[in-house]
Amino acid sequence: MSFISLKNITFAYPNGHTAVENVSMEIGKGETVAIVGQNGAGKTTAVKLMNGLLKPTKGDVIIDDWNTKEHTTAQISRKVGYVFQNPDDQIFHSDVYSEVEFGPKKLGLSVEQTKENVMKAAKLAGIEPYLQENPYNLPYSMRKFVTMAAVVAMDCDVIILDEPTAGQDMQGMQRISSLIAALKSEGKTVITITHDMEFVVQNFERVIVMAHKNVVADTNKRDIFWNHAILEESMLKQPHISRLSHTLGLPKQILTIEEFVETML
Ligand SMILES: Nc1ncnc2c1ncn2[C@@H]1O[C@H](COP(=O)(O)OP(=O)(O)OP(=O)(O)O)[C@@H](O)[C@H]1O
Repeated sequence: MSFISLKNITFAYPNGHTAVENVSMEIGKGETVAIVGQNGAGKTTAVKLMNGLLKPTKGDVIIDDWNTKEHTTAQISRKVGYVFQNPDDQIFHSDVYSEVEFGPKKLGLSVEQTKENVMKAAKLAGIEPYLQENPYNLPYSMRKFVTMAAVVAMDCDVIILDEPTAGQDMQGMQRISSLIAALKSEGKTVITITHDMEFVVQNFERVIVMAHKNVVADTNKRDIFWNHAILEESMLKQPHISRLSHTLGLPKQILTIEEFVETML
């Protein structure tokens, strides 16, 4: 059963620009989904429709059994949390603890529960040492973890990460993977928008490809990354190891280094 349902959604920004047109998608509880596609394909617009930051011009967005048109963004954010692409669009407190505490406090959680959520989220995001810091004293890559912790602390059913790996080094990438694994193990739905195909292969099963304001493919990662027609249409590249396997003419649809090594042995 789906938890998030976009039914024939069209959305036009106030300047009249239509960003998504007749888009439908269903995402179930506990799924991990990557949304990929070229710049301007409509990915961020689609996820902002999921947490009520935007309301559809046409069609309906149903979250659990709520139509987003009938609820405020604050109400919907109890169910769907969105981590902005740019942390500086999200952060507005002068210390990290207050930033992470804001969401659960706003939800009306008790003082004890709020503290518990903040500490758990801070640990998962690896920002415990910085709780008293001004977020703007931290590098961009760490500010992204502050914003992830702020959303995780709200304990929503769905967490949307918009370009989480941008600006991250290897250690940051590993931390994001661990965070996703932890959320997954708690039964949360995790949705990401990303341009990083290696990150998709490592952390997600289902891939939704967007192009020309719509969904052009929605299936498992192997079927996406070995469908050259879809990749070409959406101007996406195969993961590096798949590209190498393709160039070498290997018979298997390889996605990982482990699979590559196994095939070559
Ligand atoms: N506030 C806005 N007002 C007008 N047009 C906008 C606004 N925000 C986005 N758009 C336009 O809507 C289209 C879809 O944008 P969106 O951000 O959803 O795409 P995206 O696939 O997430 O791209 P990216 O990968 O660059 O984030 C683009 O053409 C974009 O320029």
